[in-house]
Amino acid sequence: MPTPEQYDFVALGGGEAAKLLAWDLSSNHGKKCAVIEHGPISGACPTVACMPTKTLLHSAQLAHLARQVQASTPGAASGDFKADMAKVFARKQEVVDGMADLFLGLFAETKSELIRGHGELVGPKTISCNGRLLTAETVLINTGSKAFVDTSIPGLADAKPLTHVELLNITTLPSHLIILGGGYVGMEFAQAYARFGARVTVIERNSQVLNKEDSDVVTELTTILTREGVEFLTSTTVTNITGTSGSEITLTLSNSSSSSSSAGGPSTLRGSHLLVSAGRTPNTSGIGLTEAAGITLTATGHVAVDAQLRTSVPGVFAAGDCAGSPYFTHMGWDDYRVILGVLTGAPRERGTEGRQVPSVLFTSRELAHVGLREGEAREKGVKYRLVKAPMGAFLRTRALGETEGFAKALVEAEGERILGFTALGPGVGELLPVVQLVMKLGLSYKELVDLTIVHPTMSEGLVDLFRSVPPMSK
Ligand SMILES: Cc1cc2nc3c(=O)[nH]c(=O)nc-3n(C[C@H](O)[C@H](O)[C@H](O)COP(=O)(O)OP(=O)(O)OC[C@H]3O[C@@H](n4cnc5c(N)ncnc54)[C@H](O)[C@@H]3O)c2cc1C
Ligand SMILES: NC(=O)c1ccc[n+]([C@@H]2O[C@H](COP(=O)([O-])OP(=O)(O)OC[C@H]3O[C@@H](n4cnc5c(N)ncnc54)[C@H](O)[C@@H]3O)[C@@H](O)[C@H]2O)c1
Repeated sequence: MPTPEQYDFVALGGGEAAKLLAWDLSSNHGKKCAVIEHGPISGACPTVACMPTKTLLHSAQLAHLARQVQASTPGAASGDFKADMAKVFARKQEVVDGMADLFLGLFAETKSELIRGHGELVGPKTISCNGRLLTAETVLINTGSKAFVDTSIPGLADAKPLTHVELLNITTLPSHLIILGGGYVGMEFAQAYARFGARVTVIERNSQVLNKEDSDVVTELTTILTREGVEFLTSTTVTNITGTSGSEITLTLSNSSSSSSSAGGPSTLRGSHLLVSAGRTPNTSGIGLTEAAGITLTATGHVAVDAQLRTSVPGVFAAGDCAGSPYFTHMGWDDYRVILGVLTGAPRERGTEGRQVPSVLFTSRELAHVGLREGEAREKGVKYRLVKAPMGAFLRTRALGETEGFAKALVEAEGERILGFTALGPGVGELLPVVQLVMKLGLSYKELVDLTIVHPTMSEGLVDLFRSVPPMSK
């Protein structure tokens, strides 16, 4: 049995909060820190999630624009346009490798240790890795999540479906990509691969994809994607699968929609590749969490945490997907700040309760959201004033030739605070921070109306949108 090595901070899993805490605690607080990571770089976001998918979507956007130029400007381009998937893959890899260099540099610069290997808890605050034992005053569990593959679907496991990890590594174009699950992962890959020239079918068990979003938003977005060739089969479940992803695969489908001509009856769908994007499972089993460390898990398999991300064991925190924080990198980033606040009082001590959860689906058009959705407000009986404007009212979109989509906001019925904001349009993710700031400070929407914003930028559309908030009913 090796002698335990004593650290101030050790993270099991190199997710977002893990590396930020290690870098910050070592360089600004003189702590001895280590991060244990069994993947290629520290964290999913730079390797197999946010950064490579956004790189892929950008390449797909270029392919789309090249095709548009060919179609609309005879003579501006010639020949049959085809995406070169080997080059698309190479560019994605270049970005991933660049992120690795950046992170390795930060570990070196901050003198925090990145331990490459699989870690497991062997005691409440002791981790075993590569034949070493590490103990620390503060331990962080930041192991992330993995794609959920529902093995109760007959034939799914044998079909060797792709997850986002494998799909990001194939260098040829699938002839027909079938996507199981119309959530964030499914929608972004659907548009990217359709734009590269693949036939794409999305199967979603709910009556609409992106089930949490308002139906007007989903209708507009799916109309755009359908026009680009993506086929959506909603209210549809898979009852059997034969064949193997990568060669030929046949799915037996059942449709439960009363409006569909195939309602109730089975149908089959044949494709070349199958992507599973049907939700995620936290990486919390087989690493000694409950057995060796006595850490409590929730019914969903996440590490149980309080509002300051403390687990049931004193001195052990959990952050990110594995702790049930909303599955976004920026929420992992905020988890880092919450834990840093507890450990050092800087920037200030606070919890996760009531924090904003902004999101952007990076399809083109982007779908940006923060706060309350209209459907949610109705369900909860929250009274609101609604303002909605087409993207064409954001004059910049006219110059871009991208006027589809709209923005809408919910404002208090009997007050002036903004309750929620949603936009579907080009680059609308960049509109969120200014709206977030007004919401966070509890300011009146009229503060936005009062701004002078550069013309013609997307942001100036916010002034017009909020100018049109209907008056309070007397
Ligand atoms: C395809 C895709 C695209 C996405 N795009 C976006 C986006 O654009 N924007 C956004 O905000 N979010 C996006 N997300 C979500 C985002 O990637 C996750 O919410 C985020 O990465 C979670 O961070 P985390 O800190 O919880 O852990 P992770 O980043 O998942 O890191 C956990 C790390 O722990 C390691 N690990 C696990 N177990 C062990 C062990 N026992 N020993 C050693 N190491 C271990 C893993 O290898 C991993 O590197 C995307 C997700 C996917 C799947
Ligand atoms: N741009 C971003 O920020 C971004 C991008 C990708 C992923 N993410 C994060 O990762 C999370 C996980 O993404 P995801 O798309 O895997 O999950 P998800 O939970 O967003 O969507 C999964 C979808 O699959 C459907 N589904 C599940 N089982 C099914 C079945 N058997 N048949 C048909 N449909 C089925 C669900 O109804 C749901 O619509 C997201 O919720 C998001 O938080 C963020």
